[in-house]
Amino acid sequence: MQSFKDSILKLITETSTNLPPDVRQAIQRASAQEDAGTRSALALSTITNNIKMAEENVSPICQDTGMLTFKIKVPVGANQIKMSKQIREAVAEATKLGKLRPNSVDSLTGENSGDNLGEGVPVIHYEQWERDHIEVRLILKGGGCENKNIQYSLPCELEGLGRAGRDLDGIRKCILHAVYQAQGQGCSAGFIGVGIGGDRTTGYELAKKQLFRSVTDTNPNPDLARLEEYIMEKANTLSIGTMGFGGNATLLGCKIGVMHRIPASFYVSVAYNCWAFRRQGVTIDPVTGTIQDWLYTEKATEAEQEATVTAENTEMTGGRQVVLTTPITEEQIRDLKVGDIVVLNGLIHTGRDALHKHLMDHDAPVDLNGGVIYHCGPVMLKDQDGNWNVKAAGPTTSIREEPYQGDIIKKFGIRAVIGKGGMGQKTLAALKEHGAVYLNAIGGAAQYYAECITGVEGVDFMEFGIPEAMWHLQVKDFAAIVTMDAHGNSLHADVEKTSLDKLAELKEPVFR
Ligand SMILES: O=C(O)C[C@H](O)C(=O)O
Ligand code: SF4
Repeated sequence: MQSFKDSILKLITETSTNLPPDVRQAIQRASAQEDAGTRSALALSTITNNIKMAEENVSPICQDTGMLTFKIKVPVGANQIKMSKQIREAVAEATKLGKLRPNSVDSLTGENSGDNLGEGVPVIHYEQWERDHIEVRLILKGGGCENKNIQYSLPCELEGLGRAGRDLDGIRKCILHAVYQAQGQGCSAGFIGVGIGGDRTTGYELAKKQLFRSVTDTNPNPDLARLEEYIMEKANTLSIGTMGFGGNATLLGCKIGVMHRIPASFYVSVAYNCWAFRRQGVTIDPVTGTIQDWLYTEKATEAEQEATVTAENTEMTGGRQVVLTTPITEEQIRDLKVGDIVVLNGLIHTGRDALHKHLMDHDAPVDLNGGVIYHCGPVMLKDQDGNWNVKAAGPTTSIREEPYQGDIIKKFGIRAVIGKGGMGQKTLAALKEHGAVYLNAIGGAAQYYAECITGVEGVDFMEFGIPEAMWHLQVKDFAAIVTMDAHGNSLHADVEKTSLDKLAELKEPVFR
C-alpha cells in the first residue's frame, strides 16, 4: 500500500479540477437547450469556459472545494486505520498545493484548521465487499448547494403545490418543491439526489449516495425511473435557469433511491448539488496502492459533441455593457438597470460572513467609500517570494449577508456588492436609498474570475482564515450582471415569482 497516499492525492486533484464526462455532457446538453443570447446562455458559456480552464490550470473548478466525502469499498482484511491515516495526509498535502481551499473550521471558535483536517472531517465511509480490489469514490460538495438540501416529513403542505401525501405523488411534489426552493442560490443548473424513507439521518445519507450514480444511468426500479424522468422534464419548465437568471435549464440530473422506514415516519430527503458536481472514483490495487482504473469515464456520443459546438458559439447579445472603474460614483450607479453587464476595473475587497459581522460594530481597515465588496472566499497560495497568488475566486452565496448588507452599504458608502444568488428586501431597499447595485457573478466560475484578478494589494483579518479574510484585489475586466438595481428592481424576486406560478401548474396529481 506504499502508493495509496499518492493515489488519493491524484483522486483529490482530479476531483477538484476536472469534471467527469457524464457531468460535462449534462452541462453541454443544457447549453444546447438554452436560447442563444440570454443571460443563462452567457452563464453557461462562462461555466463551460471555466471547466476547461480548471482542467488546463489543474486548479479548482470552484473555490469552495467543499466537504470531502470518501466512499470506500474494501476487500476483507484491508487495514482501514492505515488507509484513513494516508487519506488524511493526502488531504493536507492537496491543501498545501492549492488543490483544496482550507475549508475546515472549528464550529464553536470559527478557527480554520488550515489543512482541511478536523473533528470528523474528512468524512470517510467504509464498506466491505467480496471483491479483491479497493474502490474509492470522492465527492467535493460545496456549501452553497449543501445549504439548499431539504428534508420533508410527509404529509405536508407545500407552497404552490398544496398537500403532499404519503404516496408517490406526494414524493413527486416534494422533489419539485426542492428544486423550486433552491432557486439560483445553489448554483443552478443543479443535480439532485433523493432518498425516500429511512430516518432523518439515513434519509439524507441515501440522498447523498444517489449523487455517486452516473448521470446517465437508469433506475432499476421502474416507478422511480418514471419519476426521475418526470422530474427531469417538469423541473426544467420552472424557468429558474442557470444561476437563477431565468431560462430552460434548471435541473441537470435527478437520481432517486428508496429504503424502508418505520410506520410513523415518512421522509423525503433531497441533496442538491451545484453544476460544479465534483465527484470521481478509482479502483486501487490493495497490495501496491496504485490506481488501476478511473470510474465515471463514459464518453460523449457524437450528437453530444455537436451540442458542445453550439454551446461554445453562444454569445451574449442582449443587455448593455457598462465599464466602471472603482471608486464608483452614485450617478454611475443610478444609471444602471437590471440586465446590464458591468465590466469592473480597479480595487475591490472580499468580504463574507465573519467580515460583515465584524464591520457592523467596527471601522473598516480601508476606505470603502465608492467601493465594491465581493462576496468571495478565494483559494490563495503564497509563492517563494512571499507574495500571495489567487488560485480560484468565484462568488459565494450572498443571502447569508442579508441581515448586515443594508447597514454596511449605508455605513461605509459602498456602491456595489458582487455575489451570487441575489439578496432580499432589506438589501434591495438599501440599494435604492443609498445608491448601490447588486452584481451577480457566475457561481463556481472560480478560474474565470481568478484570471480577472491582476494583483493582490493586501489582506486584513487573516485571523478569520483564508476564505473569510478581507482581500484587497486589483481586477481588470471583471464581468457581472446587474440583478438588483438602485430603482427597486430585482431579477431574483421576478424569477422567484414566475417559478412559483409554474410550480403551481404542476399541482394536479400525476402518480396515483
Ligand atoms: O464558500 C464558498 O466559496 C461558496 C459556497 O459554496 C457557496 O455556494 O456559497
Ligand atoms: S459556489 Fe456554487 S459551484 Fe461553488 S460550491 Fe458553492 S454552490 Fe457549488
